[in-house]
Amino acid sequence: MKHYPLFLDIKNKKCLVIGGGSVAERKVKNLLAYDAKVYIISTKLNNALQELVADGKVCYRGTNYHTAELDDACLVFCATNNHAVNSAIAKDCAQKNIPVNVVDKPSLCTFIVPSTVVRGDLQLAISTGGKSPALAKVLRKKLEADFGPQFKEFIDYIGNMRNLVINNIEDLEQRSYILKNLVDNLTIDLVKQGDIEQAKERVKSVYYHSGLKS
Ligand SMILES: C[C@@]1(CC(=O)O)c2cc3[nH]c(cc4nc(cc5[nH]c(cc(n2)[C@H]1CCC(=O)O)[C@@](C)(CC(=O)O)[C@@H]5CCC(=O)O)C(CC(=O)O)=C4CCC(=O)O)c(CCC(=O)O)c3CC(=O)O
Ligand SMILES: NC(=O)C1=CN([C@@H]2O[C@H](COP(=O)(O)OP(=O)(O)OC[C@H]3O[C@@H](n4cnc5c(N)ncnc54)[C@H](O)[C@@H]3O)[C@@H](O)[C@H]2O)C=CC1
Repeated sequence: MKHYPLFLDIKNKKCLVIGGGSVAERKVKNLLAYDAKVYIISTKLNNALQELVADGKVCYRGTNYHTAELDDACLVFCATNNHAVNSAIAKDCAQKNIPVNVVDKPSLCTFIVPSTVVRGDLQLAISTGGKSPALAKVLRKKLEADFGPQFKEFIDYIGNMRNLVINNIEDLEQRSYILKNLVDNLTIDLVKQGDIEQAKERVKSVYYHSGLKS
């Protein structure tokens, strides 16, 4: 285990992808989902990437990589099918301290991309440390089935409820008690079953009744 897990804000940040095949496409689409400014360099672009360029969603920087392309990059993805090219760019990134992902050589990655389940602000990220991306994908599908789309609404509700508690309960001990008890397994099970209203009622009751110690 060598990679530290974190969630990064890449909105409007330059992210450079070298390569234009299906792996580059997956990385690009994921970056766009988080509002990054995506730049691509590749000898060829597949159809999906050509469309993204034509629609102005990503900036195509041509076929040739130069170190100057790394300027201001927040993340770099070496996603060509040419190992020598990927490794050379990774070396440049290492020298400039720019986080780099090398799709064909986990040992050269300073960051790796997890498999994710996204339910609004609730995100579950799975990594196998590169040992089995296929397993990460299988687990992602299992978790997607377990944590349905309704969790988006629920996480927003819990977030609002937490703010309510923070804004209205001055006693720090009481506040902490309520916050720690806002959700339990039974509530999560209700959300999983799609019974959001009942789940919300349980959360509310922690705030209005059981949490309020005298
Ligand atoms: C190290 C890492 C670096 C990185 O890319 O970030 C890496 C490396 C490599 N992947 C390879 C293969 C495959 N990768 C996938 C899929 C995904 N790969 C992703 C991440 C990662 N892949 C990082 C580690 C993540 C971790 O485990 O912690 C996911 C999670 C995220 C994403 O890419 O967006 C995404 C699933 C998203 C989803 O659907 O949920 C599939 C499955 C499929 O395509 O159906 C296969 C084929 C099956 C297999 O090999 O297991 C190969 C061999 C290439 C070759 O054979 O030449 C290498 C290189 C090597 O291992 O040497
Ligand atoms: N990390 C991951 O999740 C996975 C990684 N892989 C690895 O990723 C590599 C790429 O896979 P695909 O996208 O399917 O390959 P692909 O063959 O579809 O695309 C390769 C792309 O690299 C570009 N390219 C080649 N040489 C270049 C250069 N010198 N400069 C700029 N661009 C160049 C090509 O024009 C092409 O667009 C594979 O070789 C494989 O080892 C494969 C599956 C999953």
